Amino acid sequence: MPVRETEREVVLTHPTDDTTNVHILKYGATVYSWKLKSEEQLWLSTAAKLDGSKPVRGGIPLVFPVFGKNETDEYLSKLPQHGLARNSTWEFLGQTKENPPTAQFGLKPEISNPELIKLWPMDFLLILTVELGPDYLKTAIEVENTSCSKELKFNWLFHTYFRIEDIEGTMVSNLAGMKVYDQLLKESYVDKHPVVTFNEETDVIYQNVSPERAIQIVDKGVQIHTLKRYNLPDTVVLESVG
Ligand SMILES: O=P(O)(O)OC[C@H]1O[C@@H](O)[C@H](O)[C@@H](O)[C@@H]1O
Repeated sequence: MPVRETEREVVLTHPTDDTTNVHILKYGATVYSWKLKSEEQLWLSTAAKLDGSKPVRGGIPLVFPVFGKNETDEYLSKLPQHGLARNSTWEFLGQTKENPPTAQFGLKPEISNPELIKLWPMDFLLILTVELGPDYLKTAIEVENTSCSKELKFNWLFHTYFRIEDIEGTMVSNLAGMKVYDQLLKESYVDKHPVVTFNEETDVIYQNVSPERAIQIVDKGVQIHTLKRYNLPDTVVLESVG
């Protein structure tokens, strides 16, 4: 069965290989596990909670309508870090394709976290699509402003945490020469390094990375992921442990 729904989650399994699957928690529509031939690809903190008591630490948290904390906008500034999508229970809209198995989830104000939507009273519709390929995972978001009169200001981010056993031998390539904002140093510079390595705590945003640049994650000389993006110009590189 390629798509299985339980009260808590939706599981997509690839029809040609049942060791390739993805688990999506309805809370936050958070992809918290993606296995390729039984190998887990995503990091999940040992302290992660999957019971809806707090946003999942790990997997692919969905960041909307604000990335980090907003200090200036009248409404966005009232929301907690990374907004309200990851703290709301999404509706499972169903399976849209058999192969590759594809499922959709929706979020609108009526079902959003009641405490948080009070702080950001906007009209919107989010449709998340998750497609499980035999050797890839594709996630896509549609954001619709359902108000006839109000502007909708928002950030969107797939805050993906990849699983890496030993970060010391890991590099991220194809970001050389890009403008970067360092969230820890609170400063901008052009990254002159040929590759990104992880010798110290890292939390940076590469700005306006063209969609033609496929970003690669190389682990001990082996290319383990190629990231392709469409209409998502900024790329966050951060290291997380624990
Ligand atoms: O701890 P949170 O709210 O899940 O956020 C995870 C990380 O998100 C990043 O985008 C922030 O720059 C980090 O500072 C933060 O640690």
